[in-house]
Amino acid sequence: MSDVLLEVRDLRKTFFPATVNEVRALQGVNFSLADGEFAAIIGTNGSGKSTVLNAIAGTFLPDAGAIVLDGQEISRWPEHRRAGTIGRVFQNPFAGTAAEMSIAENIVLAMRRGRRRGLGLALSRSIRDEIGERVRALNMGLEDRLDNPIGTLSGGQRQALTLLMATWCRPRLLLLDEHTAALDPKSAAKVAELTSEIIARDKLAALMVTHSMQQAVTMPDRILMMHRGQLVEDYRAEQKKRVRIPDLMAAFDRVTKRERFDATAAEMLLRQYG
Ligand SMILES: Nc1ncnc2c1ncn2[C@@H]1O[C@H](COP(=O)(O)OP(=O)(O)OP(=O)(O)O)[C@@H](O)[C@H]1O
Repeated sequence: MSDVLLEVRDLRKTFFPATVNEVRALQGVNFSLADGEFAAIIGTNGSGKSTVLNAIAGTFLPDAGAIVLDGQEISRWPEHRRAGTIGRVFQNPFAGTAAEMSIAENIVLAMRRGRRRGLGLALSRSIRDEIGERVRALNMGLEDRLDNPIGTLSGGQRQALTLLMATWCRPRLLLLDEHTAALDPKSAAKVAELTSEIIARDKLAALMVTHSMQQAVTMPDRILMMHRGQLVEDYRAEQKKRVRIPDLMAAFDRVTKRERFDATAAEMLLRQYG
C-alpha cells in the first residue's frame, strides 16, 4: 500500500469571499492516500469534510491548491470527466438513482459511466445475469425485484444499490459522504458491512466522511480529523489500530480547547496592544 494514489496539496476554498457571509471552508488541506487505502474523515460540524470530498469530485473548483489522482493533476477537470474514475455515495439514499427506473435499468446506467459516449450497453441476457448475481451478493433479496422501480425500495435497500452502482466499474477512488447517516440503525449497519466488504474485495482506495466514531474506529485503515478547514490529526498504521472512541473524543476536546485558548490569547493581546 505504498503507491500514492491521491495527493491533496494546500487545498483552499472560500465561499462568498469578501462578503459578510464569507466562509473559509478549506484553509490549506494536505494529505495523500495510498492505492487501496481506506480513510475516514471525521471532525466538528462545518469543519470542511464534505467540502474536501466535493473538491476532489469536482463539484466546484478550489481557489488554490492541487489535487493529483494517479499522477494526473485533476483540480481543473470538470466533474463529469472525473466521474469515470471516482465513485460517490451521498447521505441521501434518493440521490444517485432514478426513482422511476427499475433496479436493472439504474445499474445499466452505472455500467455506462466512464464509457465513451455512443458506446451503448443493451440489457442483454448475459448482462442481466451478471446484474442478478451481483445484486444477489448484497444478500437483501433484491435479485427477484430487478424490474421493480427503484423508488419502491426502502432507504437501506436503495443505499446498498447505490453503493453497488458506485463501485460497479471498480473506481480508482470511492468517496462516501455520511452514506449511512440517514438510515435506521439496522440498515446503517448492513450498508456499513457491505461497504467494508466491497472495499476489501476490490482493494479500493476510499475516503469516508462519518460522524460515527464507531465506524471511524472499526472500518478504515486510517482516520483523518478536521477542524476549521484544516487537518488536525492523522491516525494511521499502529496508532490507528490502537485508537479508541474516548481517544478521538479527547482529541476533539483538545482542538476545541486549543481554539478557545488561542481566542483568549488573541483577546488579551488585543487588549494589551490593540
Ligand atoms: N456550496 C456551498 N456554498 C456556501 N457555503 C458552503 C458550501 N458548501 C459548504 N459550505 C460551508 O463551508 C463550511 C464547511 O462545510 P462542510 O459541509 O464541508 O462541513 P462538514 O465538515 O462536512 O460539516 P457537517 O459535519 O456539518 O456535515 C460550512 O460553513 C458550510 O456552510
